[in-house]
Amino acid sequence: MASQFVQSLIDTAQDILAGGIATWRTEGLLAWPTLYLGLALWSSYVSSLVFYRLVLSPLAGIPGPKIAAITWWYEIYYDVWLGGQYFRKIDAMHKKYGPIVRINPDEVHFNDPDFIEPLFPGPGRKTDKSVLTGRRTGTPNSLAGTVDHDLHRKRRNTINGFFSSASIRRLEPIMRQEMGRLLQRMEDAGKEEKVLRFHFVLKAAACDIITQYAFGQSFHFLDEEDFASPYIEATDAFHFFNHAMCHFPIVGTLLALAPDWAIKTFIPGLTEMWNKKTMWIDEVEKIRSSPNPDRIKSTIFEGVLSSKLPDEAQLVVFAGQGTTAYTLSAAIYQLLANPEEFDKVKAELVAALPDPREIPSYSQVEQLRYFQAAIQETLRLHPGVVSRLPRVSPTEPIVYTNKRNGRTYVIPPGTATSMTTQIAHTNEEVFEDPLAFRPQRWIDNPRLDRAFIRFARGTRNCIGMNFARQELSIVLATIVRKYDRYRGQKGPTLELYDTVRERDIDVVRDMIIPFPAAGSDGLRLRVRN
Ligand code: HEM
Repeated sequence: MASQFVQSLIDTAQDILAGGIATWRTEGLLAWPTLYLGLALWSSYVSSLVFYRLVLSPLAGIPGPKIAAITWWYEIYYDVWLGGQYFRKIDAMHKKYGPIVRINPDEVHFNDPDFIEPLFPGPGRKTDKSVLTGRRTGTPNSLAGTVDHDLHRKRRNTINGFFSSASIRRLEPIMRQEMGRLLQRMEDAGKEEKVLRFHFVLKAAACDIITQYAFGQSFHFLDEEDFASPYIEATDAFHFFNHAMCHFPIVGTLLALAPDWAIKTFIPGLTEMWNKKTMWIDEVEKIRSSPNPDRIKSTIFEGVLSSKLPDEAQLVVFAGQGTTAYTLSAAIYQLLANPEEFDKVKAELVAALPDPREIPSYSQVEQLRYFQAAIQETLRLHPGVVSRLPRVSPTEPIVYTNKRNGRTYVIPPGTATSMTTQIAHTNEEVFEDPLAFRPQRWIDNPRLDRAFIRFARGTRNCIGMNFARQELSIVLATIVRKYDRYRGQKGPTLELYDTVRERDIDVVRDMIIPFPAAGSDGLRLRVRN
């Protein structure tokens, strides 16, 4: 019976083949048999791939939705089509499947504070970056995009000194100058009790600070009437390409190769950013070819190769502007929305800085306990980088034991493993009432730090960490020292204007840096003198 069935299958296949060959002979290759053959080959390829990914792959036993294990299109749907929504889906996966989940065919994501160290190791173990990071940021030739561990170490060493504590001392006079300008602009707005879109104000300040520090020349955005909002909107628009560049490399290649006129004609939203990009690369080339060795020593690009310059320059400007400005917006919002917290921070600043117009040095505010706890709590809830942080162990397997059920998983070398700050920082097992803004939790329990990855960890952590801490502290202290929260009284005050946390402050979209809801105006403040 069975052999008859097999024989009839073979006969049918032979008939189809004979019919196909006859058709090809009479009608040529552009005929129905070619289409059928193509479909047959394609479906056997797809079914073998599905079988491999679900059954044979070394990641097959890792919990997670089958659809995510089968195809990248699941992630693409959430990140490219819905616009930066996969981080929420990953959070939901952890709630359903536990601390280890397979989030796409080739990547495993963790939500376990005890597994941070093994995932982000120090120099004792090699750590490659996933190729996707460089593609996603649009800067594959930058430090952050460098895949290979050894190459990364070499490149990082060339600019390490520039971000060292000693070098960061150069930041203070820059901060003083820029804060003077910021206070002046706020005072001007206060004369007419204007509402400022503070998102732009803080980004303008952050851009001026980082460009002065890195290029030796500020953009002077704080001097512009509209706080250079067209440029800032253009950099925001660039972030909308992040996920598409990651999944469809052709998008990044086209953006990188397109002549300026094409960008300006077809994607006018990017024009302002492209103008500045050309300008800063020209400037840095001028500095590098300067006969005065001190000029180059005062810029970040002393050790950077010309060919890598555009990417490195873009990375530093982007990393230095979007991250700190976002965290600062969130800090000001949280303090104004939580009057008791504002009053505690203010009292501490008043005691430490007698003159309300004083622009503090870092050493004056570095040790203020409650003030620093408020910054820490803001970095927890609003960390500045929301995109997941993939790492690849090139030679050693990653071994993970799930404490809940005792199961051990061996992830082979070469696999991307990742964590996401936003998810780690709102883990209910570590942070009680995780969405509440409570600086006191850091004072009550400094051990919470073990679950904190706001600047990542290990060899690939944030090189601008000291810079960011200093900038966050000085800007926030300067503003809160001078301005009080508005309660109907006279004197310099700030009042939230139509700002809703869920819409305007919380991360709603992951564009590497956090983005609020579409159409949001971000933090808006009414300023009074
Ligand atoms: C609130 C402020 C900031 C936060 C939360 C933050 C966070 C991070 C994180 C999580 C990474 C690792 C990214 C990855 O794994 O792909 C990173 C890398 C990096 N950050 Fe920051 N950052 C901040 C401010 C800054 C500033 C102000 C600068 C420059 C002045 C900077 C420069 C960089 C650079 C160059 C890298 C790449 C380092 C490498 O790959 O070796 N960051 N940052």
